[in-house]
Amino acid sequence: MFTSAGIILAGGRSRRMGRDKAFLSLPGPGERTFVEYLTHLLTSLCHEVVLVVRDTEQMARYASYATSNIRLVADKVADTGPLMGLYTGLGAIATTHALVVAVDMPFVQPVMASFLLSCPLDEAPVVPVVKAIPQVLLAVYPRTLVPQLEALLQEGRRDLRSVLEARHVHYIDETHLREIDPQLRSFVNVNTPEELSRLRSS
Ligand SMILES: Nc1nc2c(ncn2[C@@H]2O[C@H](COP(=O)(O)OP(=O)(O)OP(=O)(O)O)[C@@H](O)[C@H]2O)c(=O)[nH]1
Repeated sequence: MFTSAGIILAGGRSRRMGRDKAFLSLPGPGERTFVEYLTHLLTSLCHEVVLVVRDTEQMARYASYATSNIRLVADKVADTGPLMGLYTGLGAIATTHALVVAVDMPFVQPVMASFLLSCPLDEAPVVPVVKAIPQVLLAVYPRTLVPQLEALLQEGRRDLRSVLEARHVHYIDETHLREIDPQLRSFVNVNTPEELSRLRSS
């Protein structure tokens, strides 16, 4: 199980939310912030965890999360989007693959993370598909993607979906995902104060 790394992408500006989404929390037993929940989850399943922020200023705010098995790294170039976060994260790991999670996904289920990490590891990303949309922010990527990511970044691309364009990908279909997480809560992400209030009252 501990053959892969975990990468948490936390370098966004949270403009729609108005404050850093990593430090939001939802009611529940032992209420934890999103970043606390995800670091805890990934350290229980992964060989190492890399938390990718955008710059040294943000890094200072996350300093307390760095431990012996959680490393904080800053994007090679700040404000260049999630693609730069993936590039930086994959460049920092010692393992061949990483489960990548966005910091604004507070319901990633341990069974879903374990399932994705147990998929056969080769040169192809493992990408769940929900409502016909590839879930690139909760997926497994091989470290061998780094040169392709570099080329995409040089073209000015910022979006993770661009990775899927010229690459063999193992897509996991929704029926299969529902067997693991029937309501697909793992793929919920939170972007706005309205979405957060809805989740808080549900
Ligand atoms: N490391 C890194 N992560 C990023 C970057 N941009 C976005 N992310 C992360 O990627 C995930 C998805 O980001 P978005 O929701 O599209 O953007 P956001 O900046 O978080 O939010 P908005 O400003 O409201 O669009 C989140 O976990 C972000 O923290 C970046 O430049 N670097």
